[in-house]
Amino acid sequence: MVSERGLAVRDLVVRYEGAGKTATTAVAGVDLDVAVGEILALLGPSGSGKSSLLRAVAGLEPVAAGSVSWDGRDVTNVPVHRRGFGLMFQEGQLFPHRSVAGNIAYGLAMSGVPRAVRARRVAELLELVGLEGYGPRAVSTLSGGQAQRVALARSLAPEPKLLLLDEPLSALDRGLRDRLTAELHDILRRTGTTALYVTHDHDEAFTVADRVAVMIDGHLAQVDEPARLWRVPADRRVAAFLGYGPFLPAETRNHVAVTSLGEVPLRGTIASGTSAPAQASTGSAAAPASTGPSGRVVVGLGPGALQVVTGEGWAGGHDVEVPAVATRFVRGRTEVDVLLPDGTAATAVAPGAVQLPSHVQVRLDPDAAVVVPAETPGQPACA
Ligand SMILES: Nc1ncnc2c1ncn2[C@@H]1O[C@H](COP(=O)(O)OP(=O)(O)OP(=O)(O)O)[C@@H](O)[C@H]1O
Repeated sequence: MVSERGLAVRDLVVRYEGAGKTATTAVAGVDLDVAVGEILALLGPSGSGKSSLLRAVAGLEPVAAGSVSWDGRDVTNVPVHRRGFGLMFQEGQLFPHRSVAGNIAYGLAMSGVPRAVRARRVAELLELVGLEGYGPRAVSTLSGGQAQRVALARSLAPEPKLLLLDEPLSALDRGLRDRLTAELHDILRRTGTTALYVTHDHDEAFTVADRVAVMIDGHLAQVDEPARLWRVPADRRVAAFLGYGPFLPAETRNHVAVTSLGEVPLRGTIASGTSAPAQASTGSAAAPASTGPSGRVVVGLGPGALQVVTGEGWAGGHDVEVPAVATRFVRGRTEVDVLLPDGTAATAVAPGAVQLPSHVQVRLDPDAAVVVPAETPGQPACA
């Protein structure tokens, strides 16, 4: 579906010419829409082309082919400062010789906003980012988290049509990052900001975004709402990137995939047997296959999909007894590395801290597993 309003990226290619004849295609023909008011996270492994795509949308990187439009107007050749887009990077790059207020007001002053209006807007933004009273402070006295809040306030000050954020929290430590991720989500939502948010952090993407676009090797592998992306990954690569694995061989039968450990329901496109795109609304990434060319599927085990059956709980059926190779206590539960009957290494979990024997019984929780085509489109089959 073509969006009438907001950002529309069409068949975009970004290429870097290397020394000699080598060239890297960082973005390999991407289509992407971000609706007005939507927050879209671009998530992918390091080097997958996320920053290159964002920089091309910003106008910071020349495009080799394709187009970038806003509200139906082609801005591909419009210079950065005329696009009306805001930018926020990993290191906020605040002006060191200006106060907090001076940093936030900078864009407003440049566009001739009167002093009194600027002062009101700065006060509003300081409150929005939780830094009331910080206006006169020198930026060199701020902590990393405070500096990023000021950078956010500065980029929101001119009310950009689109805010482009490139790993805005990745220089912060884990705890602070988690807190700021939730705050950022709230601030962007409250201000109705349209945003494209680059991150390699799954939790950040899932917390902040209305939709998540998974980028792999310069292509968008799937664009979907977070819950659907997690429940119905388009293919094995996406599932593996999200953290599913290992993958068990399976056969489909009556809306379920049958594995040696039990059955997992088919969901989404595999269930319907169609090859319609999995992404909702305006995304336009590659369509996931149904069951792939061979019709074969595999079952990806999510975190906690294999449960150790303790005490009297062993019910036979598909529960299997397997050797426990190693155990460790992690965040309130015991994780056990096991070897499944076909030799696949997997991790099972038991609640609490438990002493386990050398062999344990494990059970598959079908809700924590996904069924995906055995082959990723364009890639050879792997069992
Ligand atoms: N200025 C450049 N010159 C040459 N190659 C580049 C340049 N910038 C990026 N690349 C290459 O383009 C590819 C995509 O890089 P990009 O930075 O867009 O990926 P990314 O997904 O944002 O990675 P990360 O999460 O590590 O920042 C990589 O192979 C990278 O080495």
